[in-house]
Amino acid sequence: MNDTRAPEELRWPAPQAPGAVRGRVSIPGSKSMMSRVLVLTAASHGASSVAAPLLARDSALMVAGLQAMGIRVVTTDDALWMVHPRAPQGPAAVDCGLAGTVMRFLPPLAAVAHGPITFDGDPYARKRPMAPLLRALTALGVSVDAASESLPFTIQGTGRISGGEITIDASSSSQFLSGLLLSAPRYDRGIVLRHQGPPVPSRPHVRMTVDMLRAAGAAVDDSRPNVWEVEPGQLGGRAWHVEPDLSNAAPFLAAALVTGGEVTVPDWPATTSQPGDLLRDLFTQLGGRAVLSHDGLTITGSGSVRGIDADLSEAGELTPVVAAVCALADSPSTLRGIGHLRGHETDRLAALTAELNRLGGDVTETDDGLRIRPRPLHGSVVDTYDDHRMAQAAAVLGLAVPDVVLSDVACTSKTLPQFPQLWTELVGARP
Ligand SMILES: O=C(O)C1=C[C@@H](OP(=O)(O)O)[C@@H](O)[C@H](O)C1
Ligand SMILES: C=C(OP(=O)(O)O)C(=O)O
Repeated sequence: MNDTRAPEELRWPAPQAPGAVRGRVSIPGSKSMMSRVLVLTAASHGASSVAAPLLARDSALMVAGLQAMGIRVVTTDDALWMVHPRAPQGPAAVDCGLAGTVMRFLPPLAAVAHGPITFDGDPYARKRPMAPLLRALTALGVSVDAASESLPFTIQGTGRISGGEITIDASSSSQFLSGLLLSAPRYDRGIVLRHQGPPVPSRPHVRMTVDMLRAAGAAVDDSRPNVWEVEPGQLGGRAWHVEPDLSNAAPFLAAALVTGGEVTVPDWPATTSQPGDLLRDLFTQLGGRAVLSHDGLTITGSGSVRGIDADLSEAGELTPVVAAVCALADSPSTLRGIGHLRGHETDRLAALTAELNRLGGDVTETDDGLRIRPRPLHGSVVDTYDDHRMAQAAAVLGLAVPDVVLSDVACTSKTLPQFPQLWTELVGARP
């Protein structure tokens, strides 16, 4: 992001918990649902409404990208957005920021536009994996101009693509699958999308894509392992309601865990495809108690945290906060199945290792994850790498470790601009 303030001005001292953290925090809308809603409504044939929309950098970038392609998105009412679809059109320029969903979900839609659509993003966005998607679009007959197989690139759409059968390796990001599936109803023959390679991470996110496509009226067959089939057809407009972002609930619930307190997140859905729902199980394994009721999800900490051995491949985005909790546990932890985090907002395995060790921790990177051996930690400036979840992880550490200062907290605006305010309100200031 383009913040011109000096590094010292961006710093944010993380509040230390004055005692057990207790309270309720309402979490705004899910980034993942929001991104899908916007792409599906843009690809529909009638107007749609979006209740409880996420107001954050990633959703603003998605809206701006769609608007650049000629789709009308009315955002004047913060509680209810309207999307009026139109056939996407170039020429247009799309700024992806650092948003994986924008850079992976919009090019497959741009493929059915008339005219060139250029994609670029933040400097680090150019390092995030794109090759499987760009190769897939090329194999589907789309003209893609790219100097390397990453941002920036231009899709030269001719107004339609035939679609059909395609095989990709989605082991570096599930978003390649989701992106192609979301726009596939617009392809003349739909899509038969096969994954071949090491396991696809973030499977709940692919299920979310399938569930939401079906909710929008698409015919999707996901009955064969690693094959997804979407029939061509018109999606109707409809009323959407965005669930709270359960992954963004992680630091708040973790506050209960690491301070022996109790935190409730209201409106936790009874059933959901969000991977953040796995927090109930993870935080129980870590020594907390999880109760899901009509009141929401309540996590109660016992005062001590147990280390875990966990495969986080289904919910890699929870890793930074879970790693922070593990660093405060009373026994070692191993987090596995998350090699693909090297392609997230930053190389999260390297970043977590460097920052936890900077605080005095003992963390090593493995091929596919982290080994965390808790040690007494001390304060320091923690680099947040423009990564909202690194900032959340550092805030959790700051509850228990004096003098933790985030290099920047504004990066939380990617998915939760209210983070600093909600955090301070929940945990209270240092006494
Ligand atoms: O489809 C989505 O909304 C997402 C999928 C996941 O991506 P990866 O499969 O690249 O981990 C996840 O980490 C990201 O935060 C959101
Ligand atoms: C990996 C993440 O984001 P993105 O959608 O940019 O991939 C994330 O939010 O943890």
